[in-house]
Amino acid sequence: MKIGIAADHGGFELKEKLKAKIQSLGYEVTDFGATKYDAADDYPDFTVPLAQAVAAKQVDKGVVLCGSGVGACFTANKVKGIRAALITETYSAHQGVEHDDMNMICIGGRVVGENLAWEITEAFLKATYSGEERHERRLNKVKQLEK
Ligand SMILES: O=C(CO)[C@H](O)[C@H](O)[C@H](O)COP(=O)(O)O
Repeated sequence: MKIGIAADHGGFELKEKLKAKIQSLGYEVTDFGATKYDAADDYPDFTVPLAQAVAAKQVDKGVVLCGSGVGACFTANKVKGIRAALITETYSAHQGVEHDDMNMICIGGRVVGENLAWEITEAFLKATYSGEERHERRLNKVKQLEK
């Protein structure tokens, strides 16, 4: 499975740690930046290319970080085909995929510690969409909004 990851300065340090852990599980990781810590960088510059790659299925899932995760989350959701959520615990990290086919998670690098961030990321990566009829029905109603 191919995973994309991105962060601004607010999530840069945690991105580097998560990237190494994701790679250690055998996933192929594409890093959409930032490539270095720069306190003047802007989260849309990294979030949008990652979200576009997820929407185009160039990568299977995306993990994006900023300081709170908020800006990255609403930015990602403006890209058609993205179902991103700000995640702070593991239940939503897997149920969001199993029920809602969530294809990106957003994490606050200034909010969530490294260990929890990794548990969240691992739960997200290992989860699969169930495709059950009630979830398909609901998702189709959401997808209508993109037309
Ligand atoms: O948290 C964020 C957006 O929701 C981002 O990390 C922002 O860039 C954050 O506002 C950064 O704040 P800073 O004072 O510019 O470091």
